[in-house]
Amino acid sequence: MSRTLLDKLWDAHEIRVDDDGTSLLWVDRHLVHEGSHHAFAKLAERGMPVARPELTFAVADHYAPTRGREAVADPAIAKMLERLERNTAAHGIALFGLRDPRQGIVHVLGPEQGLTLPGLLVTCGDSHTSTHGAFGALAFGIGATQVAHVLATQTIWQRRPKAMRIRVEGALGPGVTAKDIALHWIARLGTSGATGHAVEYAGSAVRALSMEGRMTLCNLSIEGGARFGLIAPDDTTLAYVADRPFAPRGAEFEAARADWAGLASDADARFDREVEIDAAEIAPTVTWGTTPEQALPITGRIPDPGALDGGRAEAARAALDYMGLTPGAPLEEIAVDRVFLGSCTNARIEDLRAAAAILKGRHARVPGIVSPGSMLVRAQAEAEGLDRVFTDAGLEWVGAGCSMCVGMNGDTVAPGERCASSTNRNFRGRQGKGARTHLMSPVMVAAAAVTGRLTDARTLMEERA
Ligand SMILES: CC(C)[C@H](C(=O)O)[C@@H](O)C(=O)O
Ligand code: SF4
Repeated sequence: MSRTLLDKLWDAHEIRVDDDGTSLLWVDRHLVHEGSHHAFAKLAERGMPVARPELTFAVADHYAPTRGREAVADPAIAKMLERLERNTAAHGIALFGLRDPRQGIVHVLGPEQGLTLPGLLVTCGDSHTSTHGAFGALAFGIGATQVAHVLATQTIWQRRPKAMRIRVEGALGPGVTAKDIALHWIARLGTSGATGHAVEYAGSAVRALSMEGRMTLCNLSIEGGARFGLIAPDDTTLAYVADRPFAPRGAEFEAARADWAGLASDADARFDREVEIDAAEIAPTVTWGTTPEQALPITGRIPDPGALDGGRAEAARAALDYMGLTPGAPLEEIAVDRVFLGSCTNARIEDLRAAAAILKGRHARVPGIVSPGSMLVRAQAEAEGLDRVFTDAGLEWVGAGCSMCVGMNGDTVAPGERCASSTNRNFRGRQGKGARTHLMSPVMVAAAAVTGRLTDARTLMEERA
């Protein structure tokens, strides 16, 4: 029988199926961050060891200070970091800690280190674990109780999701990126548009994306309701994976490559749902509201809630009130107070290069910080001189971590301030109490920095050409 990529990955990891249809799955890689302390405490309560510490990898990211790392000033943050150190040391788990030159956001670091590989099952107590599906891995976020279960057993109970395919065909226009594909489909289908499904991304526009772009796309799957994003591995994937520190080498790599070749949906595989998108129709997209589905092409205007249907009208009214925006105003006229370039969505080397290309030789009208996704991305960017482009423009170049994406490390947007952000969530208060977030791609963040308002990056690109 023909199978989808999801079926193949699921079947390869299924140990048994319960009477209620839930599957027990083997976990190849378990990634943990500071939030894992609840799970470690559960283990301690019952005096249980970690079943497979060598398959567990820990990262300091959510609370990682982006400045002053030598001596962490905030005692609450220091405590979170120390807990992670203590728990991982007690169980013999490898830790990419604050002072490790490889430290970074878990969803940037995993792939970068070659911990994430095609065909593996990857879990992490974090909703954006869908990112790793870009490699053709079965990757999903789990809750605190499930983290304890994986630590104790290296397995996870999970219900098989339905299979959905989003095909993006054709070529993306200049200045249009993977982030725009994601915001576009979420705006079209809604934040629960893919609930209960694993989304496999396919089509020529997806094949043409770099691994960085594919990770951005899979990262945002969860914002459209899907806990799983998937892309079949191909030559782009192999080229990225080869020679990564934890990736197989030599004969083992060749054997793996042969296995990975089968990781694609069969030509006649049936999906529960199929969506087609024409790449040429996607514009640089920005959010205007407080959920990722409240997004529009930058050339648009703030919608009139009166013109929307019932539930959406009310949500739009509330969002515009919080965001301090008026219906009918052109998006390009919205002034921002600051910019943030960072997060597991868009802080990889390619993202920084794209933003730097806009900022080179220009000045930012508003303050902002650039936080690379990992310290290795940071080092690479510095080797390429990108840090100078950012600092010459007037932006602050800081260390790696979740930073202003969620503000847990103290990097926040002030109440009422408006931020152009390369992150994935624009919820109320996400970047700080009363903070107003507009989600967009790195090039669009750079363009907003240059003009001090939401800006179509394509106009700045044309000026250059
Ligand atoms: C804090 C963490 C568990 C959370 C998540 O699950 O995604 C965070 O990373 C986020 O992006 O909101
Ligand atoms: S960068 Fe943001 S979205 Fe990503 S894991 Fe950290 S807090 Fe979550």
